Amino acid sequence: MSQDTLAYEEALRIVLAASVRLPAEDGAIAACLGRVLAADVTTTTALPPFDNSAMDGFALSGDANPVTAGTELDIKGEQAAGDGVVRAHGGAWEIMTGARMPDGLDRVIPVEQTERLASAARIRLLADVAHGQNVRTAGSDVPHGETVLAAGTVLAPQHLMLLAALGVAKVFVTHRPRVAVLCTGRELVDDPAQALAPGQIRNSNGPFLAARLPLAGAEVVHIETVGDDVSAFESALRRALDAGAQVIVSSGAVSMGRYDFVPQALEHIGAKTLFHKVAIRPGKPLLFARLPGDALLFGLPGNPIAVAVGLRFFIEPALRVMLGLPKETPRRAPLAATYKKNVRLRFHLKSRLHIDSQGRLAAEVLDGQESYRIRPLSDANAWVVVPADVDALPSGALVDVYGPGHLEFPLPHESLA
Ligand SMILES: Nc1nc2c(c(=O)[nH]1)N[C@H]1C(S)=C(S)[C@@H](COP(=O)(O)OP(=O)(O)OC[C@H]3O[C@@H](n4cnc5c(N)ncnc54)[C@H](O)[C@@H]3O)O[C@H]1N2
Ligand code: MOO
Repeated sequence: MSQDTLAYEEALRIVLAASVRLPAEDGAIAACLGRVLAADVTTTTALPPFDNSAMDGFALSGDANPVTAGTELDIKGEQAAGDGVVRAHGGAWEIMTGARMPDGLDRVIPVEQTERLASAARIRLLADVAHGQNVRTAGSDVPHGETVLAAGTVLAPQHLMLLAALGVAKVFVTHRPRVAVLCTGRELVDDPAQALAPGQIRNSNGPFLAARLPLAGAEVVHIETVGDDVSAFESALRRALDAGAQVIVSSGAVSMGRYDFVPQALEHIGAKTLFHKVAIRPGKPLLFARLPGDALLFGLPGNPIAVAVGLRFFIEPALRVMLGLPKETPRRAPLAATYKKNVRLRFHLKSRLHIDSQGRLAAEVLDGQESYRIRPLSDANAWVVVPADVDALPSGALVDVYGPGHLEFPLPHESLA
């Protein structure tokens, strides 16, 4: 490894040290899907809020436990979901699922375990019914005063269901990191309707980053494509900062070519480059800098898979710090086949986690690992990481597996074999 090429772990340490946890704000729960809780949520209400029936049937009470089959009772009233407080004095009350239990009654018999007697206002029980049977008691799901969600929870639909049920209108959530995306290269065409001139290609890194960053908890505040000159890039940087970007992600122009101007532009605006080149594949020419004013810049190499790896293994860990999330722990899975590499770099491999015919999980490293090959990324559902100092792994060896994004665990595909 050349002297100026950092080991991944050292580069990541620099990124994490430069990343600062963001403050928190109140958010309306309808707008909080995917946001990270900055404080525990403790309830001031209970769930269910009142004793209610789990069945359509008849509510009753009894000194005997159980009230036995064959007992006959007069029907004294009816209670539907939404009806308020009523007081019952014995007998049976026709009750609907979810209806508040009449005060004084303590059990429910389902309608199909009863028989209407000829008078129609009287029933006979066809089964025993014990104290508390088919009654959902107040607080049995969530007791009053309980902590229901812990700080650090990434709010998913099931959490919003719970918060809605509890009547929580707002939660305290960490700010979303504000990120700008700048794609460089005069070969790039943004408009899919525009025909390509010879030498041109379509911009695929921009749409990828714009789609992946929000899934990683960030807010994309600016996105722009620029040609191959320093001054256009510097102006784009200014527009990104004016839009409030705390993190700028650029793609392209960080390698050895004549038009690889990002390092030069950074020097010109007085940015501090914290590292340039990491012992990884793909994405080795990755650059990390702090701009005047403290925004962070990740200069990702332009090859599409170098962009995906830079986002997944450098930017997402930084976003986790900003969001107040702990360091990610990889999952471990057995390799589906032997793997060999002959370069002492840390490899990030487009992979598929799948379930074999015996139901066992296996990680398959896909063909086509070159950093220009987009198609295998589209087939992948996971990243397998092989450390720099490992040259060969037998089939079945446990490897580190990461989901497509830090908030997503790969869902294994069914067997390919
Ligand atoms: N002499 C050397 N050449 C290269 C080296 C090296 O060490 N010595 N490293 C190679 C590696 S590894 C990578 S990765 C690339 C990185 O190059 P740049 O960051 O300067 O990126 P570009 O040259 O601008 O682009 C590389 C490649 O990616 C395509 N590209 C760029 N932007 C987009 C986009 N938004 N959407 C789709 N494709 C994009 C671009 O057309 C190039 O094909 O350098 C190697 N060379
Ligand atoms: O680092 Mo580059 O992405 O290997 O081609």
